[in-house]
Order: sequence, then structure tokens, then C-alpha cells
Amino acid sequence: MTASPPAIETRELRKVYGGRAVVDGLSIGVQPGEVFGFLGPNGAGKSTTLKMLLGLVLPTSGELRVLGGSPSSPAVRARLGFLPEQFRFQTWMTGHEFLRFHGRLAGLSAAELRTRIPGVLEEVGLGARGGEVLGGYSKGMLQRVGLAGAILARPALVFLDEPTSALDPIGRVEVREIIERLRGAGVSVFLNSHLLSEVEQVCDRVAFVKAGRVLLQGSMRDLMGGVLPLDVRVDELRPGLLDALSRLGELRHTDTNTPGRADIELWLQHEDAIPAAAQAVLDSGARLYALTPRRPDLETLFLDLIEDTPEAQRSAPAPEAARA
Ligand SMILES: Nc1ncnc2c1ncn2[C@@H]1O[C@H](COP(=O)(O)OP(=O)(O)OP(=O)(O)O)[C@@H](O)[C@H]1O
Repeated sequence: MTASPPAIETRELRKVYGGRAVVDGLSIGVQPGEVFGFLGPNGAGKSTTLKMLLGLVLPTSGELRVLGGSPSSPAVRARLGFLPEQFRFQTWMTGHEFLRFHGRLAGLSAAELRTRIPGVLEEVGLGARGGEVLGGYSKGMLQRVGLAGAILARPALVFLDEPTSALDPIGRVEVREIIERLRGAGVSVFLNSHLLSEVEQVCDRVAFVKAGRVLLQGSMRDLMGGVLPLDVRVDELRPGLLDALSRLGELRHTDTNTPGRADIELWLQHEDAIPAAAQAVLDSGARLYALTPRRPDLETLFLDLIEDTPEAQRSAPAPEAARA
């Protein structure tokens, strides 16, 4: 049995507009079933990259393979789903008609669409609204129906460009659940989002781009240096507690300025050490008020990287941080 090819593979991809390289030697890889976050400030070249990956814009140079082939091949295109950031729909169509239209374009049979359309409408939370015209949909509903269109033909790779920009917090959680279900079904997801907390929660790996180049890419854990900060709050530092905790990880900070409270920041190598940290607190006789593992903070990393001086970027071109 041959292994599936990478969902996306680019090597030294370049796009020049008017003599200026807006994508400049971009190399990324997305594996089958992986949720990949593509991050960068405005004008970094994300949309241009997305258009090249979808076969809508031709690269000036470099290599590009999507699902093992060229995105301009109809066989590859038939296996791609796409939710654009600026969705424009035919306002006179109903949700059902819109999906039937897209489903037929994607080659689904009428019989298949009869069961598939209610299924995807349900999945995106529009179960009862498919009979209404799109002109009467709210922005969030339009984004949901667009997502339904992107997953309708059971793609192997889905591109989602800011998929929750019009959604309320409940809608965002629902989209996250849809992305997780797609991953569970072995579908790869390429996610463009400015919502770093969202990216942090759902992505297996991320790439940061700036000025058309990858500054850093890797798994969330690799990018954060493989550590898990743990905040521990106790009533007081009993004898032996700090020693016991320091055997589990690196003690980064202790704050005893507030009477009746001591805060400890402990950096662990793995979450498996969390129960032992709780046990160390209890064994010391201290009262435990909080034990909070902190998710790697993508926003801090993003700002550090993006705000780096141009000189720093020139001296360290596109490091490939720990490709998982
Ligand atoms: N068709 C085009 N012709 C000329 N320049 C273009 C074209 N498309 C994009 N650009 C330029 O390329 C640069 C990168 O644009 P792109 O839209 O890819 O960035 P982005 O990272 O998606 O930004 P945003 O987060 O604001 O959507 C910008 O400076 C833009 O003006």
C-alpha cells in the first residue's frame, strides 16, 4: 500500500507582481489529516499563496503540489473545498439551491445531494433554514452556508479563509467542532485566521509568514519550545514544596507578596507531570487553590516574530522550526 502524498507541498514558491516579490521563496508542508494554520500580518502574502494553492494564480517560480498533483488539474480540484473570505452569493437562491448548484458543479449525483445537503446544513447549524433565500440570511448564516458548500463534496483538503469572521462565539465553537470532525475523518484543513486563540485551539501545526517568507513553522509544542507553563496557587509555601516542584520542572517565578497566598510558575516538559505537581502540594500540607496549565500563547510568539527588526529577519532567513 502506498502512503498518501502530502496534502500540500511547496518549495521556494514565488510570486512577483510589478517587479515586487509578494511571495518570496515560500516552503511549507501539510500532511494528510492535519489542521494547518497559516498566519501573518496584513499584506504578508497569505491570500496570494492561497490562490496559488487553489490554482487561481500561477506562481512566477518554485514548486507546488496539492494532493500529490497540480491544483489546475480537474482531478485534484474535485477533491478541494474552499470557503473564501469575501463570500458573494446569489441572493435569489435558497440555501438548498445554492448547495445543489455547487454540488452538481462538483459532480455529485442528484440522489447523493438529496441526502448530503440536509446533512451538511445540519452540520453547520442551518438545519431548518435551507428553504430560505440567501438574500435574507445574516452574515453569520452566509458564512455557515459557505462552509457547507466547502465540505459538501467530501473534499480531501479544505481551505478556510477567515471562516469565523462573521460568527458569534457559539458559531466559532461550532466551526471548531466541524474542523475537528474533518480532521477525525482524515481531511486536511488549511486555515487562514487572524484569531490566534482559535488557531491555537484547533491547529496541529502553524506557519508564520511575513513579506512572503516563512519566518517559522512547526507544531504548537515545538514552537513553544516543548514546555508547558503551569500556574500553581497555594495558601503558603510549606517547607519542601519548592524543592519537590523543582524536581518536576523548572521553577520560573514565585510570588509571595500577597498575605495568605503564594503563586508559583512551574514549567513542565509534559502534562503527565501535572498530577505529581498536585500531589507535591498536598504532601507539603499546603492548601491548593489553583493549578492551571497555560496553553502556549501564540499571540505572544506571533507579536515577537512579526515585530522583529528587518535586520533580524535578514540574518535568520526562514528557519524551519522543528518540522514535525
Ligand atoms: N493582483 C495583484 N497585483 C498586484 N499586487 C498584488 C496583487 N495581489 C496582491 N498583491 C499585493 O501582494 C501583497 C500581498 O497581498 P496578499 O493579499 O497576498 O496579503 P495577505 O497576507 O493575504 O493580506 P491580508 O491579511 O491583508 O488579507 C500586497 O502588498 C498586495 O498589495
